[in-house]
Amino acid sequence: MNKVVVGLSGGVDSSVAAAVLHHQGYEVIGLTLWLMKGKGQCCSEGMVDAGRLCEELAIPHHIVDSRDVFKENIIDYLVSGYEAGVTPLPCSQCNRAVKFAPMLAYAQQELGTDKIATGHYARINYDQQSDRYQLLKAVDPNKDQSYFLYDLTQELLAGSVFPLGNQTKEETRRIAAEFNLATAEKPESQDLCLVEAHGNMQTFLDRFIDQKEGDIVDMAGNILGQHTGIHHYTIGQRRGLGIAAPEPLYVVKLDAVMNRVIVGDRNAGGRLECTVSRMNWVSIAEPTAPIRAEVKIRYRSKPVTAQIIPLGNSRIKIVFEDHQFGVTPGQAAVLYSGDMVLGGGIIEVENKSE
Ligand SMILES: Nc1ncnc2c1ncn2[C@@H]1O[C@H](COP(=O)(O)OP(=O)(O)OP(=O)(O)O)[C@@H](O)[C@H]1O
Repeated sequence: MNKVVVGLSGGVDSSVAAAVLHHQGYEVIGLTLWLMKGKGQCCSEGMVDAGRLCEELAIPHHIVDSRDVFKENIIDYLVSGYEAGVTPLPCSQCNRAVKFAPMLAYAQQELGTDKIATGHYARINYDQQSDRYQLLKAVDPNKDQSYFLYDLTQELLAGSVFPLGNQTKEETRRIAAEFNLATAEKPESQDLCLVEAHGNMQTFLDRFIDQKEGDIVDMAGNILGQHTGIHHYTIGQRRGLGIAAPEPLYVVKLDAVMNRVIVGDRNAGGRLECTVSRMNWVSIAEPTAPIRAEVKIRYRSKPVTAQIIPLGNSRIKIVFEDHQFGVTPGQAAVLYSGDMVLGGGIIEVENKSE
């Protein structure tokens, strides 16, 4: 019988992924990574719900204490990023370094299989012509999570299965009810797991970063107000600046060196280009000449057409067709061609010389 290790967070998606594979006749083993303290999934609550599911399905359940890996790869990464004035995206990094790579290694070394499955909404296709695994969007556009998976390697794609990639969330809930799973009615997670576990990002970061107040200035350097610490702000933010101005003001830049938040009107934040580093070409070989692609600069942003210029050293320059707002250093820029994720990387802090 084919053996598969299913990553269980205690949520409805991974529960259904496990139940469906079990129903199809796979030998399913549940694996929960214990990631942090706090309430919610990836914490004790999630472990208990995942354990209950394994009891319902009568399958083994393994728990691996991954709190140190999570701290090194995610918490430290977030804290140092926010301190430096960028807004890091932890999820893609978490998927590669904390979840998929360690889960596949555990499956291979401890459980004698080289297949893992998760409840992610995305698809994987093996393309014979290029001899590569391709990462594709899920069929449900509202749930598609391919944006967070761009950093997976060929080896990780080869070892992974996404049983939910071809169905909608509604279908997942229907299947959960059909299988009578205790997690069927569990509410959708609304936010980053860290934020769900700790209330909000500010209170979470305040535990690690000293509050260093400073000036909020306009583009000409005039002081307009005071900020409570640059890690409380993100590019494109309009609310919560505490400045009365005739025009709405947006955060345009975070200057960690001068400890300043720079604000401007909507147009001041527009960018025609940006550079991206740590590129991972997930589905295709690294291009040697410029290509066109659709680019998402945030999970919920609409893809926009752009020219992609390879710069070498896992860096690219993205030249947008129109001004983009909310281009945020630290967030991921993910490149698509239709349904296929070509690759992605981290938006760099703006450098005027490029
Ligand atoms: N702590 C964990 N241990 C093992 N696998 C996990 C863990 N957290 C998440 N996963 C896997 O990654 C998938 C996507 O996780 P994500 O945090 O995006 O949750 P989700 O989309 O709300 O899914 P779910 O409803 O299963 O929680 C999960 O479906 C699960 O397979």
